Amino acid sequence: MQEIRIPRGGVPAPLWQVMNALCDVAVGLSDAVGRGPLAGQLAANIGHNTDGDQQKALDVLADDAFAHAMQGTGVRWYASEERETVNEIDVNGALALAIDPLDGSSNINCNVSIGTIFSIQPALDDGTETFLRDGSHLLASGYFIYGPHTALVVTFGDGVRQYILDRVEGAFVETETTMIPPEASEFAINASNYRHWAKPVRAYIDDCLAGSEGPRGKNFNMRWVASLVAETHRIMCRGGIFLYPGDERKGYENGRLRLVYECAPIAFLVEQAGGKATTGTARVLSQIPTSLHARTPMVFGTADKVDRVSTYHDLPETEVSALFGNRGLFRA
Ligand SMILES: O=P(O)(O)OC[C@H]1O[C@](O)(COP(=O)(O)O)[C@@H](O)[C@@H]1O
Ligand SMILES: [Mg+2]
Ligand SMILES: [Mg+2]
Repeated sequence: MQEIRIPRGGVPAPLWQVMNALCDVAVGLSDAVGRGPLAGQLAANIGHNTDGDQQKALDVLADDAFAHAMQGTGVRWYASEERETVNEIDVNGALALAIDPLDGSSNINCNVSIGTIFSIQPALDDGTETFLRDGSHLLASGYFIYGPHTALVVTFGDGVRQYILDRVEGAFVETETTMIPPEASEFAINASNYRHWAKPVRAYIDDCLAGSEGPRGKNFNMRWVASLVAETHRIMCRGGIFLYPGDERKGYENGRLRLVYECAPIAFLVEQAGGKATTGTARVLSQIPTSLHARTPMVFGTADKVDRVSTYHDLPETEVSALFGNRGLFRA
């Protein structure tokens, strides 16, 4: 019998068991992450997943724990970053779980926040087909962040709820509702890829970097944690924008992030928090994955900032090629 890790109130009844099981595993992961090297070789490289990413011991441990915990929760299909194909957990289950069991694994060994991203939707008879649908089918999505405190941020389609893990009680306690602040001046992008980006992305970032002397007429700050969960949590708390665009590197035509178990869950959450999430030009939740591990460019955060990125994609070639000093259309 599993312990009660999350209050039933506020969680839709058909989802409570799966949410409780997710929280149960998250409590264990939070413990292990908190103990760091004392918990064993969590950051040890143990191979590669089917997407070619380096797998750490904690990636696999988390994946096994979540898959196991789904038994008896109403979940039929389990799709994970760490598994090539969809697994059937319970033929009678009505739900499907997509999960990035451990996000930000490159940060495990340096004590930087990492997390788990998930979404829940109704199960179809075919496992793969279930996940190859647009985001309108999602019943819930969210993330756990294993940071200085462990938090769960989740939507059931009616706004966003936040819970903090009380380590003494071993249970998640609901705190204030989170909405993305409308005003912010931080952007997050892996700037080491600047030379590979398309012109509209370069132009957008050039104008942020130009600060008060550029067309934006104000200064910005930059962040890059290399943990999608940590970037999302910061944006939930204090706004801003995150970009992982496609670029010219081989294999990065659609960026780095995976649509099914990273981008769609975050997009659902961000929209429910009053923000926006696009591919740069189109809504992420309208994208239909072409395969389980398909990638998509991703831009999300404060709504008007995300809208601004898409206007850069509409600018004529002469404007995006121009130095910021000449980019007349955006001068205030
Ligand atoms: O290597 P980069 O370009 O910094 O990419 C970092 C991105 O990759 C990810 O780590 C991918 O997630 P995984 O750790 O689950 O593979 C994101 O969390 C993060 O936003
Ligand atoms: Mg990830
Ligand atoms: Mg991962």
